[in-house]
Amino acid sequence: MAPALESGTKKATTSQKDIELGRAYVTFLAGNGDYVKGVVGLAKGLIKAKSMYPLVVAILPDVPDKHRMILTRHGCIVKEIEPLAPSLQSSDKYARSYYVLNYSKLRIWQFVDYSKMVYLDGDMQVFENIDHLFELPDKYLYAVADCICDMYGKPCAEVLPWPKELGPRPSVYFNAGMFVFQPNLSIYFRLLNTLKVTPPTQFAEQDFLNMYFKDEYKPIPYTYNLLLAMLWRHPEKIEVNKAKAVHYCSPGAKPWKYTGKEEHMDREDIKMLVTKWWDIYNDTTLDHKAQGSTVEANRLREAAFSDSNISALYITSPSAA
Ligand SMILES: O=c1ccn([C@@H]2O[C@H](COP(=O)(O)OP(=O)(O)O)[C@@H](O)[C@H]2O)c(=O)[nH]1
Ligand SMILES: OC[C@H]1O[C@H](O[C@@H]2[C@@H](O)[C@H](O)[C@@H](O)[C@H](O)[C@@H]2O)[C@H](O)[C@@H](O)[C@H]1O
Ligand SMILES: [Mn+2]
Repeated sequence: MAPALESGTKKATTSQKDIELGRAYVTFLAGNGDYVKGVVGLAKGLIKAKSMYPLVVAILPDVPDKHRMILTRHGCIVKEIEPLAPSLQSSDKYARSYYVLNYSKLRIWQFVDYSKMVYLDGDMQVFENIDHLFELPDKYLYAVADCICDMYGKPCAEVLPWPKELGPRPSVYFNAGMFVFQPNLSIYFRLLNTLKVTPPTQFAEQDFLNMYFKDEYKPIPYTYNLLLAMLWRHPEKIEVNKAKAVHYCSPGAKPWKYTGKEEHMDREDIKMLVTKWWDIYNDTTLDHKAQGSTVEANRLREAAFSDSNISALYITSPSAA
């Protein structure tokens, strides 16, 4: 079961320190291609949503200086990480060839100058303030189920196949495009050691994280990581206007290279979400703004943090089906 809410959720007791040093959003950028547009869009979206925490960008060495400058100018904290890939080989193919890159995301567990971080893929956009995620109790990993039917009973045909070489399937399989976690060096080294003896699988680090954190994982509502595929997989279970964060993860959905030609991409709701992404990306009033001042951050924290935000975060785990 998700942790029961303490009676009368604690009011924000965040100290100045937390606002300034202990918390940050983090994303991942590799290569010299156009994912940098995704990260710039995300940085601007967080500013527009009046988040009071900075965006750290974990970059691989192949990200060019020009892109690093752009990110710094948009107020991002750019941190170079070493690539990371499984030691074992596998005849299995990744679902997408570049998924091998995504194991490098695991390096963010070494960012221990932050007490808590919210990871967001570069192809996500935040449309509402989600700073209250940082108030979730420590010691768990919070993320959204990759297919929401996982949450409410018998999984549907679309649920990702679980690689049996990773042991028993977790009761709920989360999408690794967004998660709330706590950097920690002993966990980081255990992740690296476990990866050395774990074969790569179709959904790369997403499968690996689901295996590793299966006892610490707590589901949070789909509104924190609306996977576009849910629009046609489970339309009866989602409301697109309720999404606080949208994940443009379906083939053809990346706003910066959207053509509308791939399957499902000509849907009106997809066109609306892509337009919303571009509206933020093109909004020059959001350009080059470092994160809000501490005073402003304090004011916003009081405004942003409310019991209703936190109590809405808890959803019951699936019945033991
Ligand atoms: O060439 C690439 C591919 C991926 N990524 C990063 O890795 C994340 C995961 O890849 P993607 O979002 O494409 O996977 P999906 O969520 O679509 O399965 C991206 O959001 C980016 O942050 C990147 O920076 N460059
Ligand atoms: O490397 C594995 C990736 O696996 C996940 O994406 C998938 C997953 O969501 C499937 O369910 C969808 O069908 C698919 O489109 C989508 O790409 C994460 O979003 C990404 O960050 C990354 O971990
Ligand atoms: Mn993604």
